[in-house]
Formats: sequence, C-alpha cells, structure tokens
Amino acid sequence: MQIKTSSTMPTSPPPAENNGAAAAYFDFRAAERVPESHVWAGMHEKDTAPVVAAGDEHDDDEDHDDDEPGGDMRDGHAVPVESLSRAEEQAARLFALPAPDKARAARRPGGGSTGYGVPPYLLRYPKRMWAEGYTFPPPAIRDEFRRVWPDAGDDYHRFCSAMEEYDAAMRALGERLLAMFFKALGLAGDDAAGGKTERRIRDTLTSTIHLNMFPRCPDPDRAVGLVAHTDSGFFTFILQSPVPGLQLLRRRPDRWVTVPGTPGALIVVVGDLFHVLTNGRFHSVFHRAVVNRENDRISMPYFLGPPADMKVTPLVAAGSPESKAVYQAVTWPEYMAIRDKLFGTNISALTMIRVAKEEDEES
Ligand SMILES: O=C(O)CCC(=O)C(=O)O
Ligand SMILES: [Fe+2]
Repeated sequence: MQIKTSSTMPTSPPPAENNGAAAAYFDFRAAERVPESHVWAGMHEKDTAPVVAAGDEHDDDEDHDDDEPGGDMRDGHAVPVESLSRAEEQAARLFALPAPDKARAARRPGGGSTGYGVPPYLLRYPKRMWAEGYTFPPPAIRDEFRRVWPDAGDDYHRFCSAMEEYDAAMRALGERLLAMFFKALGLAGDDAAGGKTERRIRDTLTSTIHLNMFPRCPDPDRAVGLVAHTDSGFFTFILQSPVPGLQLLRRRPDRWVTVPGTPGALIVVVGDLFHVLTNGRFHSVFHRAVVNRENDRISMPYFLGPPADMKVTPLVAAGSPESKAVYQAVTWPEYMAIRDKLFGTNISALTMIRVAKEEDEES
C-alpha cells in the first residue's frame, strides 16, 4: 500500500523561552489528568481535519501522479523479524526501568541531542509532549547505555546487542532502499551521472536512533505525543507496532491520516534533505505522533542522512523535465540553522533554499 503525502506546513505554536528545568520528565504513570504544562488545547482541532483510516486512502487522483510518495509502507522489507522484535523488547525493558536509572543517561549540556530527556528543539515549544525518549548515534550505544547499566551486566549486554543488530538491519535496508530510489529516479547504474553520487551517499550515510515511549494518556485529545514536523535528513524508518499513533499529513484537503498498527511493517518517511537531493521529486512529509487512553506505544525511528560536511546538491537526471536545480546545495548543519531561525513561523525551510519554482508548486 502507499500513502501519498506532501509538504504543507501545518500551523505551529509560538516559540517559548528555552527552559532547562522543563527538560525533566513528568511522571506520566502517576498522571490522572493532563497537567497545564502538557495541554495542547486547540492543536488537534486546528491541525486535524477528520482523521481518515489509511485503508481508505489508496485512490488519489487529485494528487500528482509523477511525484513520489513522501510516506510509504513497506512490509516486504526482508528485515529479520527477530531483529526487530528483540530491539522492541529491549526498548520496552529500558523504559520500564525506574526513573532514576533512566535519568542517569540524561542529555549532557552541549552534548547535542544524545541521551535521555526532552530534546533541545522540543524545549522551544511552550508545552511539553506526552512522551519520553532517548536519542543516540549507533556507534555510541555501548558508551551511552553504560550510564544506565554501570555494572555492564547481562541486561546491558542484551540491550546493546539488540540495538546493534537493529542498527545493522536498518542500515542494510537503508542502503537497499537508496539503490531502489536512485533506480526509480533514473539515476542508477555505473554509467549514469548519479552512479558515483549514489555510491558516495551510500558509503557515508550517517544514522541516529530515537527510542520513544508514548505513555497511555488520560485525556489524549488534549495531549500530543510528538508535534507535527518533517524529518530533516534523507529518510527515516518507523517500525509499526499493534498500537497505532503515527499520523501523516495528506493534502487537498489537509487531513491527518493514521497509519494502522501493523506489526512488522516499516514506514519510510522522506526527509527534507532527500527532497533537496531529488530536486523535489520526492516530497518530505509532515508527520506527528498522537497518544491514546488504553496503551503505551513505543517507537524506534531510525534516521539516515548525510555526514555533516556533505553538501547536498539536487540531482538533475539527464533528459528529465526538471533541467535545473530547484534548491540550493546545503549541508545538514546549514539546513538546520535555517530551520532553527524559522521556528515558530509557518515558513518552510525548503522554501528558503528554493532557487526556482517547482513544476508542481501549489499556486
Ligand atoms: O513515533 C513515531 O511514530 C514518530 C516519531 C518521529 O516522527 C520522530 O521521532 O521524528
Ligand atoms: Fe519524525
């Protein structure tokens, strides 16, 4: 199945002052109601046109047939299910640890996003998400989680091995998907101009894992698991569990589509830098996570992107209708700096680096 999406910017709330003290997680387990600090009043109403079951979504005549989908469910992904379920099981064990154990791996000042706690960019919102989480680059797994399990016993080793196995599986999938995408774009093969670029991108792909826990919520309509955003890198894999919660934004009319809880299915979310790389032929997709009253939900998004020093330059296929690059070449940090400046506005960072009109641009 395919879910077509594109890159409208939904409304976002005004920025808040960064408040370090707010970085600590609230005790979700004990909550009998959603406290003011976590209430996103009006957010769902304003952003959510009726939520449509994804199964009703396949026919899509009003969309652009020649665009590639921004979000795509692939359940024939050939990733060993044991690798996925072992990682999920270990993530669940991690989140079930007592709060002080989890907090030992807290994000360090100046340490970027790595660690446990509210990521710096989420602290800029006036309200907190109904979620807790870890962020780490796979090479840091053993160091990071030694903080949670200082004795480096069996629990530590089981966790690290499961995450390393997950990393290897997702990375291999990322490399395969990259090859498929290049083929779909007519850029594959040794002779094509894209062949060299493909190899360079594949050989330098960087990755980050998020482990998100969205606890069940006494008033899910007034809380948000993760606010609407696009991922900024190339693409992200989000494994689906039986508990739904991921929503993708679909256009015309704008509405949030709930991805069904299909265990073992992987959603591929296209990020902004892949939008740039493909010169707008693949659209980055707005998505968010909602919470529910009955069940906790764990997600383990796996992000793939370029190294920090790589200029991402739009690939223009010979003989394709887009004969000119639509976007300026940017590195990931340059792009993030633009996104950062635009926080709290409804201006998309992609618009800021656009140098020519996209063929399919909405008028
Ligand atoms: O948990 C999900 O389904 C979405 C997570 C996500 O979009 C993210 O961490 O960037
Ligand atoms: Fe995301």
